[in-house]
Amino acid sequence: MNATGGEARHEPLPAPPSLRDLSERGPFALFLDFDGTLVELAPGPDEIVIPSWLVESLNRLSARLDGRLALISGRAIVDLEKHLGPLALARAGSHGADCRLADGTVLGRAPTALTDGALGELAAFAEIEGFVREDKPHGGALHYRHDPMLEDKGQAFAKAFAGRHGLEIKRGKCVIEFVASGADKGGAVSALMAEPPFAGALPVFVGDDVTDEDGFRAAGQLGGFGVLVGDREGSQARFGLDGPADVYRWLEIG
Ligand SMILES: O=P(O)(O)OC[C@H]1O[C@H](O[C@H]2O[C@H](CO)[C@@H](O)[C@H](O)[C@H]2O)[C@H](O)[C@@H](O)[C@@H]1O
Repeated sequence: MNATGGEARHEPLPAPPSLRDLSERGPFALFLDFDGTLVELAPGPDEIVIPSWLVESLNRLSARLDGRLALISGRAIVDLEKHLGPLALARAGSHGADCRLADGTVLGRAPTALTDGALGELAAFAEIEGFVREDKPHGGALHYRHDPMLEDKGQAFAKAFAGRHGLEIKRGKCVIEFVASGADKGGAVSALMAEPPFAGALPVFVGDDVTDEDGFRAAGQLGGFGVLVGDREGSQARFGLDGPADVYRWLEIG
């Protein structure tokens, strides 16, 4: 609330420079979040609708950038590939825990899975309390888009559960996730930017969710910037786009 009792408002972020303007300044690299950025949010993780042209367009855009395009998702890479088919793009899944170059070379340490004990506890809590559980090879998620009132209960559980199992909590849109501590999307940007063909380029991170703020920060620290999709007060992004359709227009795909 502001001083007059109304909702606090903030100025919308300006649109990012066009790809053409960016390329005139020198080589740039694109780091693209998936859900809410490249595809519209859907009621559940497997209900997303992928435009038929998306993968081919991303491949062409990557070629135009000499390979300097990466998908950076909270989803596991295997889940991205379930929806998109085998990927020939640089990619990071599981919130940065699993980072790979376009040819599949793994960067950093191999990601760890939740223990059977942790998975069992998560499954039992989800079933009893009515969360939709998403099992991931390197984590787990509790979804409550169908019942936003579950958020407080989920948060209380998450704190204790993450503490017991030494996990990190990742907050997202109607989701609470757990991954091994130390991974975030900023780390994935830094790891990729240390490697060819990304090294020396200006990094641009495009994303819609709280976990994308780590990507915005890393891009900024490396001389680039973030582009927020949608709206969030206090974002570290320098520019903004409205939603996936606006992202497609800006990327000149579709
Ligand atoms: O980093 P992202 O690529 O944006 O992935 C973040 C999470 O996205 C998925 O959940 C979100 O999208 C679902 C489908 O639209 C939606 O139902 C859910 O409410 C959103 O939180 C995915 O299921 C998670 O694993 C990702 O971490």
